[in-house]
Amino acid sequence: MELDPSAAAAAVADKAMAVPSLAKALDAYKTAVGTAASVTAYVVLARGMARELLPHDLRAAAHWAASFLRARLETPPPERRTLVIKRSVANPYHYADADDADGGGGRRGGSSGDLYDEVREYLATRIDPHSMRRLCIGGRSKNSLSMEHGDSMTDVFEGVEFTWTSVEGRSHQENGGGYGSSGTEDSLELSFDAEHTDMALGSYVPFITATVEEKRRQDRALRIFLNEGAHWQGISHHHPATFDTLAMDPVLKQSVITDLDRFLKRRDYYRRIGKAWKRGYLLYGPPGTGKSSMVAAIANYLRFNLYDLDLSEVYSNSALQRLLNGTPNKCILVIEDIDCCFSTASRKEKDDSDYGDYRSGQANSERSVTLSGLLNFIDGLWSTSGEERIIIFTTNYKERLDSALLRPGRMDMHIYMGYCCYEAFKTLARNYHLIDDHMLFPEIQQLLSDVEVTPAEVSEMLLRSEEVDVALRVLAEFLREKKQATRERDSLLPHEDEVTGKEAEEGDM
Ligand SMILES: Nc1ncnc2c1ncn2[C@@H]1O[C@H](COP(=O)(O)OP(=O)(O)OP(=O)(O)O)[C@@H](O)[C@H]1O
Repeated sequence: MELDPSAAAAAVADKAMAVPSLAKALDAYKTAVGTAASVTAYVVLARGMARELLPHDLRAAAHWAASFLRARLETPPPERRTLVIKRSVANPYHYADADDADGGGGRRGGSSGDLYDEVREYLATRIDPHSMRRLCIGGRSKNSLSMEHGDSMTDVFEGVEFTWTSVEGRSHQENGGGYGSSGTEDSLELSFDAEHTDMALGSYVPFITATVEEKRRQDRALRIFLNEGAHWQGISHHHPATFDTLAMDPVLKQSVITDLDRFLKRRDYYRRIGKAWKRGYLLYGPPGTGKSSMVAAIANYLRFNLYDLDLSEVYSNSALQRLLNGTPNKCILVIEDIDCCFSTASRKEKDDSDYGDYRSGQANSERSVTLSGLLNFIDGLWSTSGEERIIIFTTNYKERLDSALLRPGRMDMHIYMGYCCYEAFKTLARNYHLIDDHMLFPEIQQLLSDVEVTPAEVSEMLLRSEEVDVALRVLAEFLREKKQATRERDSLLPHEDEVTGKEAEEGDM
């Protein structure tokens, strides 16, 4: 092996340089250790001298001055406030029932239950199970989570931290410790920086109650109340109609939804302009076009109970007044077939008659409930004594309605529920057969533009078979026959020119 002389020389030179740099580092280390030792020695010496030389009072003053300076320089922890929300001892195991909240017949709206229950319910939706050491499960709703006594959790509202602590109260026995009800004064404590006191009381706590009220409303089973004499009788309301299942012109449907949304948000607006917070809808159109389905869809959308007023059961204005006073806030008052309500004839008789001398505003001589009485109650007493109410009138014959009812401003929105258009048919096809397209759709679209058929009729055809091909064929055949029948009927009618000619002849005579 041959050695490279230049490489060997470089290695020797490197070694020679490395030795002095190691020595230098050792020197620097020694110096540093020496300095540190000297500083420590000086500090010890100085403290010893100070203790020896300075009098005790002077040392105490120096110590106080140092602490004062430190306290001044450090920012103090913010002042805290605590709000204690106690469980009501009178009914310690009461959890507000969903049906309590303005659901009962005749009770005014508003939330029930105490604040403790509402906060617990709210916190159950905010609790992060992963961040809690221990958790409770159960209570009003089987799956609801809550804190163990002694535990805390933090909720952030508008960027501010609010800390909740569950505190176990002392045991409490009523009726002298006998068999009376017992409970504990458990509480939930809300702590926050004192500067946020106004926000806690003015915004955060009201936000919690509003959130819980809204959730209870959404969870609540709806009820429909029917009048018996001057009282309401409620039963469960399970009508499946929603705006999704409602077959109608999509633009009109959206405008109804938008109107409802706007109405719900306008509490302050109605207060400012001094108008009652109520909204009136008139639904009109031929039978089977979905007026009742629309009422149910509105109730399901708003989660408002329905009060279906049958005026044929109301025999006096005072009974009417009692019934209207018995409706709570957040409800829908429905009067179906309003055109029939103030007629002496029954609906059947009226439909069969030529309607000659019918006066919809005319009071039945045997009954004292009048249209004007009803409108006065709704406009006056009913609207000023409650909030967030909807009134819906339905009719198959808008043209027969009293002008007092059609006057601008009386009913806020007139909604025409018409014959089945193609868009409405597509909604029904989706509802019943989960389809958005089919080879028969173009023909059905054409037929629907030629004939007048109600959504109820189309629904019936679509339900004839569970097989989509069969159902659509049945519908197409039904529409073809209807078109043919319409054509034949039209051909039997006298032509417009013939009518005009005949009138002219009669005029000449
Ligand atoms: N627009 C629609 N959307 C969805 N289904 C409808 C519609 N119209 C009618 N139907 C179906 O037909 C049935 C009867 O309709 P609904 O009672 O809502 O009509 P209506 O206009 O109130 O009739 P009436 O004037 O005779 O009371 C409903 O249960 C529903 O199955």
